[in-house]
Amino acid sequence: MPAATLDITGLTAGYGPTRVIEDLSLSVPKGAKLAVLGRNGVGKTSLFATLAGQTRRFSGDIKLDGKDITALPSALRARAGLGYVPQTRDVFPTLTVEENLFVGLKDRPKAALEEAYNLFPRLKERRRNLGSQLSGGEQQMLSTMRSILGRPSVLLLDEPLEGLAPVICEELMAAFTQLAATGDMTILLVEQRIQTALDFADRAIIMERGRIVWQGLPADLIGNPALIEAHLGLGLH
Ligand SMILES: Nc1ncnc2c1ncn2[C@@H]1O[C@H](COP(=O)(O)OP(=O)(O)OP(=O)(O)O)[C@@H](O)[C@H]1O
Repeated sequence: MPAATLDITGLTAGYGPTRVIEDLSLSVPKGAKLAVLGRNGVGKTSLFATLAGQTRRFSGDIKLDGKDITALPSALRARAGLGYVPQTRDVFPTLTVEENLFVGLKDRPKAALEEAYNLFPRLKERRRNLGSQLSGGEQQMLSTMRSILGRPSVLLLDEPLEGLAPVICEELMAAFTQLAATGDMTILLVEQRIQTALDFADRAIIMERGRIVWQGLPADLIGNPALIEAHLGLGLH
């Protein structure tokens, strides 16, 4: 599946009676790399979970390449091209690496696993290890790869670097950059390390209390420390 545009219009969503995404609209062009920034608790994860169909939606719609996916349950959104790699790292602990990847393969031939191994050779070395025996970084690679095997046209990466050693972070970011360079995916990245996110991205949004309060180019943000201080509360890091 080639990269798709993502269009969100007037999205309001939350949990039970609580609304945490408020009338949010956003257009992400085909093949873009979007950094989703914001302080803790502003709704970044909830936005991704809403796109993936895992929260309560009150109003608004979501389109992939113009096709309305709002009414689809999670599994069908994935089939329509939405790949979601949650912050929790979705790894089956009692399955081996290869068995975990089989789940992501769905009806694709087994040979497609080589794609996974090319991007993350470390996973090939560990293919007979159980999910529970992997390091945090390896679990992140596996979780990401499972999603990518489904060939999503839009990929949502929620804090993939959280808690990982710098050398593993670099390895992961290099893999994401390589993926983006294929032009086959539109990528949305939530990342607390602003500089890392902006080095990767070609556009950025800042969220506050469930809304987008700024959007623009990474260079505009890097060149504006007052803006970073006002919305993110920290300098570049
Ligand atoms: N499952 C849930 N049930 C109820 N409220 C939730 C749930 N998950 C998140 N929230 C609330 O929704 C709001 C947004 O949280 P969310 O995790 O989306 O923010 P975030 O920007 O991703 O934060 P962080 O950077 O800390 O991951 C918070 O007030 C949070 O307490």
